[in-house]
Amino acid sequence: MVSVEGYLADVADLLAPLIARVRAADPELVAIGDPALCGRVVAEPVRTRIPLPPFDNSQMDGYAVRARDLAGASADHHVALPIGVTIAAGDPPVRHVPGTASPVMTGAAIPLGADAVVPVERTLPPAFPALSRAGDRLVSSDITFAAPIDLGTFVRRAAEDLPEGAAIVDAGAVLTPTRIGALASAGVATAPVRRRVRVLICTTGDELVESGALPPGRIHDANGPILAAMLRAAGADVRLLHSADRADALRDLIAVEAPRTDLLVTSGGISAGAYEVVRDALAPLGARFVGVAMQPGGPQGLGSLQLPRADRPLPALCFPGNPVSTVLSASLFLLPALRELAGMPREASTRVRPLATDTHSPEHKLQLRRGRIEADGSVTPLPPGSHLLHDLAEADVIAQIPAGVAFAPAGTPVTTWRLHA
Ligand SMILES: Nc1nc2c(c(=O)[nH]1)N[C@H]1C(S)=C(S)[C@@H](COP(=O)(O)OP(=O)(O)OC[C@H]3O[C@@H](n4cnc5c(N)ncnc54)[C@H](O)[C@@H]3O)O[C@H]1N2
Ligand code: MOO
Repeated sequence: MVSVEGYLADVADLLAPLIARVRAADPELVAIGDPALCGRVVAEPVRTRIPLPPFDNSQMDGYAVRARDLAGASADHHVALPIGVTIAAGDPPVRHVPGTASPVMTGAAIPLGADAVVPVERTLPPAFPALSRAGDRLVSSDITFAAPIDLGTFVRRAAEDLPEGAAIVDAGAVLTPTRIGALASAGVATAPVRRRVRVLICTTGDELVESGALPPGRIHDANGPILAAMLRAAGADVRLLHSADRADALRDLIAVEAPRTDLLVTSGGISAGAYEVVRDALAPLGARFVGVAMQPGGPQGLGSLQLPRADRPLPALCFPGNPVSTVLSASLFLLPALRELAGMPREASTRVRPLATDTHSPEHKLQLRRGRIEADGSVTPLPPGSHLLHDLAEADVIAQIPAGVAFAPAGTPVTTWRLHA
């Protein structure tokens, strides 16, 4: 039996060339409007070709003025200015006539020559009169001001968010909705993102049925959908296939899929049964199968598969078939690397909590025990069976009881982590 630490090191060696290859791959260009862009990792800096904002514009609905034209205004000494040209958002910039007040709407270009905006509610009357659009001059009415204004008030300056040529996003940044918004505001049509790891998940087991009615002795495939969802959430590009329990069928399937696969993940078929399809198919290609000192998830397999006619070996991780074992194997051995490649924190955050009840554990193995968090913060272990998937789905945390512990009394502090964080 190998230790969890030893096996983690073997997995790291297996995945290192894959990680380097994915990092060095040419970026993919994904359209800004593509729903699959959110969460992708930027491959190279994207610079803005325009300043942001692109031009000086008004922060308020009001009147653009020259501040010096209102220098003498006060509550006792009102200053009236003729209404000048009107500019709405989207109108091209116009020239401000000195000594006038140009009606401007929020987002409209500041008329050239004006240097401050007085919000409409601070003028007399505090609402716009009937105005004509875009460049038409209304000479007939005045607007009155009862206070001076500082230069630049309510003017949103060109480039104050980002100057032309600056990076909107840097290499390695994860594309969040707001970063996608920043790219869009700079007029960027496509983002260069890191290629995702292409994972082929291959379930095995002639007992499996996808959904619907169950013939006697058969069960529904749970591991395929679980693994696909877990790996996609960790940023992988996942394909899910099922192989019949025949070594030649599995090998043929892998050979066909290998050219567009970075990593093979299998579930089931690796322990001590008479029909261990994954073991039988992959051992001759270079995979090795071991017992890892953990429970669940003891049976494990890994290897760089040498496939006939392939130009490079295909790394493979083989997880045990029991659903809870598969989930915890993926959590421990695969998700950290995928998450790191996808710009996410490698590990789930952990917290030490006291056990709520006395707990037995296999003495020489790390036990990963589903648990429910109690109101006082302690954790009640749930039954350990590795087929109890619903229990796993409803558990709050996984509690780690380390190798070397056969019995942990209530109150023993244990490290816990959330599966669904
Ligand atoms: N004599 C021994 N028997 C077993 C040992 C052992 O050491 N000696 N280890 C047990 C442990 S621990 C585990 S875990 C399993 C691992 O076995 P396999 O990886 O070979 O998995 P299978 O036998 O194919 O399946 C195990 C179990 O899981 C169900 N299963 C498989 N795939 C799916 C799926 N996609 N969705 C839902 N359920 C699935 C399958 O029907 C079996 O019930 O071996 C123990 N036996
Ligand atoms: O390792 Mo098995 O994973 O105990 O059920």
